[in-house]
Amino acid sequence: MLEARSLSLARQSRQLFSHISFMLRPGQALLLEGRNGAGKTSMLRILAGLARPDEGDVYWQGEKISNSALFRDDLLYLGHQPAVNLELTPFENLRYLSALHGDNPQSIAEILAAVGLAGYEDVPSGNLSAGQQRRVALSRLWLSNSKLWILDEPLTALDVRAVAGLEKRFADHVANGGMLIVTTHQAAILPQQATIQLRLGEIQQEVES
Ligand SMILES: Nc1ncnc2c1ncn2[C@@H]1O[C@H](COP(=O)(O)OP(=O)(O)OP(=O)(O)O)[C@@H](O)[C@H]1O
Repeated sequence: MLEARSLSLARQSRQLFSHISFMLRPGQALLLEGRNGAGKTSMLRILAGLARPDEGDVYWQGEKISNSALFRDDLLYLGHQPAVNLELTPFENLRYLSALHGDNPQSIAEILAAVGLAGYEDVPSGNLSAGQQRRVALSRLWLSNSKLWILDEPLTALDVRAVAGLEKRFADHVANGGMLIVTTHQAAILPQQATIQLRLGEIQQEVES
């Protein structure tokens, strides 16, 4: 279980969020919503242990994530920019990631086909379109057995077909007891019954100095 306890963060004299608490259990998804600049990426980075809040803490299986070796193994974080080595082909990118993630029942060719990159396996990733590069990055979701996925705007640049593939992947992950935290403006792709919503930025005040 992931638990956020009383998270607060100010940036550039603005209180982005104050005393946000929630629990995310196995088989649940969290949809993080809010307008541009509301603090969604900042919140995701805190939940992933990449940044510290001004107040509060995040716990994984009852332990602070900063102290939890388990958390690093259980987490898959995909940030705003697709983390793809542009000098490597999709096949080479996946071979590298596959070595990091360990055993996988699916072959690299199968995963590339699943994300719609059949026929592009050997093209340098720098020569792929933005949506194709995003597909390479998202193929980690097929490689990984991580329990918790934290994804920042994963649908950027994806076409309808790729979005449908991701929707199915999300549903399978959650149905298998995985957890998912995602920012997206397309809420409909999350499994509705299993999704809780958190909206940031409704009230933002100037921080008193
Ligand atoms: N490292 C930083 N230093 C200073 N200000 C920052 C930093 N990171 C974010 N901010 C500010 O915090 C606010 C929230 O940024 P954040 O990226 O979390 O918003 P967001 O909700 O993800 O926005 P978007 O929908 O546009 O991606 C913005 O005003 C941004 O300028």
